[in-house]
Amino acid sequence: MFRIVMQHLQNKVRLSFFLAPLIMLGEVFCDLQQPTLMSKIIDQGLAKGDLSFVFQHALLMLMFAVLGLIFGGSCGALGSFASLKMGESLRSKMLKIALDNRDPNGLAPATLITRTTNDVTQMQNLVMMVTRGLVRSPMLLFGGIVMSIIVCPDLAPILLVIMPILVVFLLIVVKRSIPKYTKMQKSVDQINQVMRENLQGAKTIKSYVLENHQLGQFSGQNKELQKNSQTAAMATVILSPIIQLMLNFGVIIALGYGGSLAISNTISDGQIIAFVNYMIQITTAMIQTVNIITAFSRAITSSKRVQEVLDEETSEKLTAPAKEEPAESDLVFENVSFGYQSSKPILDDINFRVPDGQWLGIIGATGSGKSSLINLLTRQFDQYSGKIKIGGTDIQDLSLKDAHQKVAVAFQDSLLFSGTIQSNLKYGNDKADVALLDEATKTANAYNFIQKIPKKYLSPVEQAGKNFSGGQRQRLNISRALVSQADILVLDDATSAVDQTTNALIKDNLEKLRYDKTTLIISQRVTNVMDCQQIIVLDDGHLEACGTHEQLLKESKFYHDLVKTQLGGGRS
Ligand SMILES: Nc1ncnc2c1ncn2[C@@H]1O[C@H](COP(=O)(O)OP(=O)(O)OP(=O)(O)O)[C@@H](O)[C@H]1O
Repeated sequence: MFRIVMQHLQNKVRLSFFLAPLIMLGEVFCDLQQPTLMSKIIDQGLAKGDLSFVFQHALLMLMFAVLGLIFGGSCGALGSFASLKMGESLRSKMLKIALDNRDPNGLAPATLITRTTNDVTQMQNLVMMVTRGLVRSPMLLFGGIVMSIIVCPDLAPILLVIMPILVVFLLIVVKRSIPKYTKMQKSVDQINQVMRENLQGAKTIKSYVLENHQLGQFSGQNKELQKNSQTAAMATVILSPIIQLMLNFGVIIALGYGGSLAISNTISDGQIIAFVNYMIQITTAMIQTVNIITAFSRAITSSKRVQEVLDEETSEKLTAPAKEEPAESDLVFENVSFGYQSSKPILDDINFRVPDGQWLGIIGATGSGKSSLINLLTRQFDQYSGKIKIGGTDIQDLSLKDAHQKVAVAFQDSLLFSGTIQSNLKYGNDKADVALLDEATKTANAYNFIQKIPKKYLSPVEQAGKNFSGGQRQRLNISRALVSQADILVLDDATSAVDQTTNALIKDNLEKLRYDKTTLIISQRVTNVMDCQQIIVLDDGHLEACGTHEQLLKESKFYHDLVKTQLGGGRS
């Protein structure tokens, strides 16, 4: 945990983190002066009727109070600065890892959200508490004990009995509380997961009139969270009252025993009052220590969960020697095999070559592995065997940036982001000018509907593009892929939601624009792939056949049947 915190406290922030506790020493020093000054006022001022002594020492008390306030305020400001900056840096790092993470068995989005929000907040709370309390509480505790022994050694044995009992008690409670906080954080994950699914699937839930069912399920998860939170809180809630009770016993004994010593003139009234005051300071410091220990328990749990996200960074092939982006765009799959789970192969020994500038059609039954093929080409996942080469270079030897710049993909369900049409279109090429936007949107048959919207390219796009129809979203996606001007274009079922006529128009436009550029078309429609120079047929992860439309009609039963079903006796 300490390592994660330190890695995310840089320069000025790290200075603030270490400076704050030092400043806090000043506040502790000021606080510890108060009971001694009070004792002096009683024993040497009031008892002897020396008003000027009383006045001078009251002024000293005031001065230490003001100084304590200044030290405390400065420490608080530096602590919250360090805590906020640490949180910001850690969240950015985790988001980057989550975006880069292409491990198929990686953490689910719901738990990533809880870890970047809730768990980082726990660690921030700890940083805040450490800067203020980690020095203050032990120092006040230690200082209080030392001062009370100095001021009134006769009553010191009371503390020597109480303190060891309390420390053992504290350790037992903290040890028991850590697994309970882990369980609580897991419940928060589950709530996030259910919430996310419900929000994403709101339309489906409504259409099946399942609102009450979903609410019931959500309420069940909430009850689980409530139960786990209560168990975790109960594990530590016992600490404060026990500490209060033990130290109140101490005060009673101090007053009773101290009173009898005062009668026999062994100790003075001022000494008893100072001792009792130090005991109150010790109580406060103990309770603060308990709060810090509770925050520690929670932060230890959270830091382990944060570390699991940070560990995912190692799954990225960072050490690969980056080669120059190849000029050529011929594409080769050599003995490629892949499975999302190692036990279940999805692609099995795939081999094909697309010469530079040619078009490849990919066709196959649903679930046959077409999109998985593209996931590998776009380096969503690197854990495959065999080689994928572009222009003779293994794509794993390219930097991720170069690999992504070389290949643009329009998926069936690519997301639009909230912003404007223009900001979405320029997502992969922020230097694109209006002429390029026009060319791309005309090719994807999106130009006309964009021009009909009052603000045209500057029209707003709501979250996930929900203010556009499915077909419009797909046309904007294709436009976005074209605007990026990547050498290789992949359309993965990218026109599945547009009507036949529009689909044919887009196909014609693309053929004109990219007739000599490497283009991969995945589609369930034979008409979309039949003119490609080469078509591959996937069957349950195997490359069943490869060739031109005419060759496949003879060689692939699947293709032959598909053509028959979709085109009847048409083009053969
Ligand atoms: N992220 C994933 N994790 C685990 N399994 C996955 C994942 N994505 C796809 N699969 C599985 O891989 C197999 C191939 O899926 P893929 O999406 O590549 O098929 P597809 O041919 O593109 O299908 P469709 O035409 O329906 O889009 C399916 O069995 C699917 O369940």
